[in-house]
Amino acid sequence: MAEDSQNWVLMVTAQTPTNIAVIKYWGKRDETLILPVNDSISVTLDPNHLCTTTTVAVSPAFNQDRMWLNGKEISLSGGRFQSCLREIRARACDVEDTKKGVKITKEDWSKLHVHIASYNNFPTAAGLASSAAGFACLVYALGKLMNVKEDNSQLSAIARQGSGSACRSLFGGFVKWIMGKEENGSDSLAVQLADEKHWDDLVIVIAVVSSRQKETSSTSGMRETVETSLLLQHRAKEVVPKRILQMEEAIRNRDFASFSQLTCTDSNQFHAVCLDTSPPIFYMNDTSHRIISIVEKWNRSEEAPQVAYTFDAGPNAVLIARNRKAATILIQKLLYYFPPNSDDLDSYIIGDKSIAKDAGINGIQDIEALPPPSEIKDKIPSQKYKGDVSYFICTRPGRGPAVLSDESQALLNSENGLPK
Ligand SMILES: Nc1ncnc2c1ncn2[C@@H]1O[C@H](COP(=O)(O)OP(=O)(O)OP(=O)(O)O)[C@@H](O)[C@H]1O
Ligand SMILES: C[C@@](O)(CCOP(=O)(O)OP(=O)(O)O)CC(=O)O
Repeated sequence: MAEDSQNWVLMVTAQTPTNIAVIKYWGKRDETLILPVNDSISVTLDPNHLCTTTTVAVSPAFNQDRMWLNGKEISLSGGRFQSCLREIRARACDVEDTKKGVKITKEDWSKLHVHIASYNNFPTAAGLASSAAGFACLVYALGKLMNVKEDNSQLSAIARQGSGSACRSLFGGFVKWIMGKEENGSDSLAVQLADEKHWDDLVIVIAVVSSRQKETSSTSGMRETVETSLLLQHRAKEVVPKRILQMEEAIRNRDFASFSQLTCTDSNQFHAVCLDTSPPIFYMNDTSHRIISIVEKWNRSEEAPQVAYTFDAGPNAVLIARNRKAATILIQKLLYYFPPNSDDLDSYIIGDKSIAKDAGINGIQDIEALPPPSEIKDKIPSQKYKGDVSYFICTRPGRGPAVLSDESQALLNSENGLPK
């Protein structure tokens, strides 16, 4: 370590995407190491719209590890944070910054403390996988700071110990979390199936149905399912292994019909498994069910499916459209049924707003003028559900983690390592 001064601060800032599972992870065989009962597959979401930014800093002036999440200091004493910090420190290597005259040896890292500041550009703990982007970013940023030589798959096995789904956020595009067989979890890690350019027709629309914190966390929900659901055992042993192979093939061949069928069926089975838990867990609500029914009716009225739906541990719908044209029709249908509560369209459709523009939606009057979806024409007049969706996020499959080299994006002050 540089002997002459205690004043230096070394920092790294990284940005990491969130991901949505199309074959779900639900159930652990080891709670501490976070080892799942089945493989899962996800699509990484574009970090331009949903991401975590994390700055990590080290300085001899720091006297304890500290973390700030969305501007508020949080405790790092929890087992999951401690596992990630321990595992990443164990892999730290020599670091030299000649400009600052700083040399940190491998051994120094066990004595040095870190400061971490993280910001999610979307609601935390609301079923939008903040823990996935968050733990992936923490591990990735610390790995860069500590000059860890492990590849992203090996880093994913550390992020997994923060939150299972986090391991899949170490890659862009389409990602598989291999459950592994080893008791120590060393082979339970994520691999990239295809990058985001492989299938760039897909457009993703998230209907944020409620951004309130949920009643049953994923962690406790899946524990109760493992303890009580026989359906989960059938799912993990008989259903998912075959589905994983089919999903890999669908992704490889960009076969939307198969991708969509597998995605919807797997989401529905995950929620069936929640219902099979004792006491039953309800993550979807009436609005979620309405969205499923809108998509199912539309898909059935077309020759081929246009949109896939999937729901995590909450009521928000993640809708994957086969292409931009399908996405513009989808947004028209959604806005027809779920018009905004206020005139503020700008905050009702966020992310890639160009999809709404392509759908001819430039103002509230355009929503009011939308005709009823053709598949319900001549049937009972359809009801509208104003205000039941909080907002929509339009996005697409996106890239994996990246280091942000522009210091203005750092969340910690480079002089004292405290939040800006
Ligand atoms: N940026 C972050 N950095 C580190 N940890 C984070 C970050 N964001 C969230 N977390 C951790 O994840 C927890 C929230 O996870 P939780 O599973 O409850 O919600 P979620 O991930 O938003 O929803 P879900 O996993 O059901 O999609 C937070 O309490 C915090 O411990
Ligand atoms: C429904 C899911 O989103 C469950 C995610 O669970 P978490 O990864 O949040 O759970 P822990 O490992 O206990 O932190 C499905 C999925 O992402 O595969």
